[in-house]
Amino acid sequence: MARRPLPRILTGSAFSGRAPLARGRDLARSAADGAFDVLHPLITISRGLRRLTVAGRERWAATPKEQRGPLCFLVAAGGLIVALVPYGPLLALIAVMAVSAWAGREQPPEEETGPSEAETGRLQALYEALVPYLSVEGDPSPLYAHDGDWEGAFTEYAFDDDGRLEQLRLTYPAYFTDGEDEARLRVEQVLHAKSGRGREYHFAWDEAANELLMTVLGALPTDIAAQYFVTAPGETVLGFTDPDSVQRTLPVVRGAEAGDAPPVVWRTGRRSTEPHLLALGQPGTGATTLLRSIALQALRHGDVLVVDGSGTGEFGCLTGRRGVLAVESGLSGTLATLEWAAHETERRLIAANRARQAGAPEPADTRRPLWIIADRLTALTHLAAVAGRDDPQRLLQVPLRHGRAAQVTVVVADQFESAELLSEPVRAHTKARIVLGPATVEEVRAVLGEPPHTTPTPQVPPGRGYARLGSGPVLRLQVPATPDPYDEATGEAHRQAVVALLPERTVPAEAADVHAPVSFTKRSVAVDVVPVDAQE
Ligand SMILES: Nc1ncnc2c1ncn2[C@@H]1O[C@H](COP(=O)(O)OP(=O)(O)OP(=O)(O)O)[C@@H](O)[C@H]1O
Repeated sequence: MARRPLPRILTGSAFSGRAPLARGRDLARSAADGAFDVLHPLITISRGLRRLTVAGRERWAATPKEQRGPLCFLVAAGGLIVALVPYGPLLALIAVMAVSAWAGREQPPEEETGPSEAETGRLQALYEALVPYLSVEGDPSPLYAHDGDWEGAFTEYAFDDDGRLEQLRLTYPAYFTDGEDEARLRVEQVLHAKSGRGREYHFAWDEAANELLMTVLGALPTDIAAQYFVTAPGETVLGFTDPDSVQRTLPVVRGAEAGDAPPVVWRTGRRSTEPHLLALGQPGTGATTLLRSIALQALRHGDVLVVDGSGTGEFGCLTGRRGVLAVESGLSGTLATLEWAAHETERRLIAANRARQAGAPEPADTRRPLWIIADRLTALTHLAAVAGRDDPQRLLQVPLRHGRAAQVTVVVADQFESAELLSEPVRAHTKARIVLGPATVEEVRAVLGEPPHTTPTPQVPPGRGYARLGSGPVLRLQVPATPDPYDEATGEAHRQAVVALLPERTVPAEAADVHAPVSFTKRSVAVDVVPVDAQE
């Protein structure tokens, strides 16, 4: 007999054995979801309240005992004010709820970060390379060991998009001689070599914490051209440096845009501790450009004498301009000019001395800054030696020794290979120093008295170098582009920038001659020649 099928309703899933269970679970889940939605704000607020309480407790624990009384008083006063203000308690409650809701909001879980396999390999290789320099035999628990773990030594690191190390903070054992330049230099060289050459690195040694922070430095701006820098009298902008190295910025025009840049400012005059400057570098690295930039700034408040030992006429644009006393390139003219400058320095000292003794203010002509700007003076020293004439550097002695009190500033620029021809007074009295162009650590140290805290790179743009004022830090430097406006290779924008800074002509252009002192001749007639020794 054929079996009759059961009615459909009795065979449906609703009446199968598991159906009530599943439905019950669904109901429970949707009830829980509903309850969570309803209670969510409450949960958030209570979580926020808990966080605020914990933060409050920590704050209280961190507050010094003597400050707890005033803090209690402040809180009580606040509570009283809230209680007295109309609707105060209600508003306070709403505020507490709002703050708790904000503090209790769910924060997205922090993304898992860590070095990739390649980056870990690099860090491990760096660690291994440092082992010989940062460990000693007999250390029972060396921080740096050949089978050691870099994670214990490198506390911070960052890689750029190309997987190259950008920043590294490492700790080193307390016995490492971090006070010795040689020891530091060895570690810096290893880090430089292993992190990728061709980039410039900055090393900050924290001797107190036994930590070294290595950072990759960006290029200094090369698009700042000669322009009017907003500085006080007695201040000269040598160039621009890293923002972290100086505390000041100057408004500058970069290309077509206005902005701010951190300058290296050199102070000259009576209160200066480094009243004279020496710049050294390889040929073609921008020494003449630096001197031109200094001369243009000096002419705003003073008079300038230029000695162009290379004789290439690169200061021709200054000839015949107001304040330019002479632009000399021949030996005879230079000797005459520097002799006058020495006498002028003496005259100023004597005049100022007499005025002081008479209780009168110093005459104005002793206070006007006088600048002696000498490019490649050693070339003339060599010529003088060959011709059996006086060394022009000897005549710089008086301005160098007494220039500070007489408002006379000497700026000398030369090349590394002629550096041994520089006289002792020039070396001794030029405390502001600049190195231009590619230079080894030893060369930088020889000129500045301290190695740079950055790794010099073999390729640098013209005008790039290091500056050190007295015993200050060694700063990276980029001199503003100040080319010779009469040079055909000079771009129009730069030419116009320099021409705009030139003082007006005092001599018609065709009459101006590089070899003829201009107002210097007039002044020299009036000079009262009394040797410095006569004052004493
Ligand atoms: N700060 C700078 N910005 C841009 N270009 C520069 C800068 N300094 C120098 N230059 C360029 O580099 C070249 C050489 O500059 P400069 O003549 O000043 O160097 P130098 O060291 O005096 O060379 P030399 O020993 O041959 O006289 C020039 O073409 C100049 O325009």
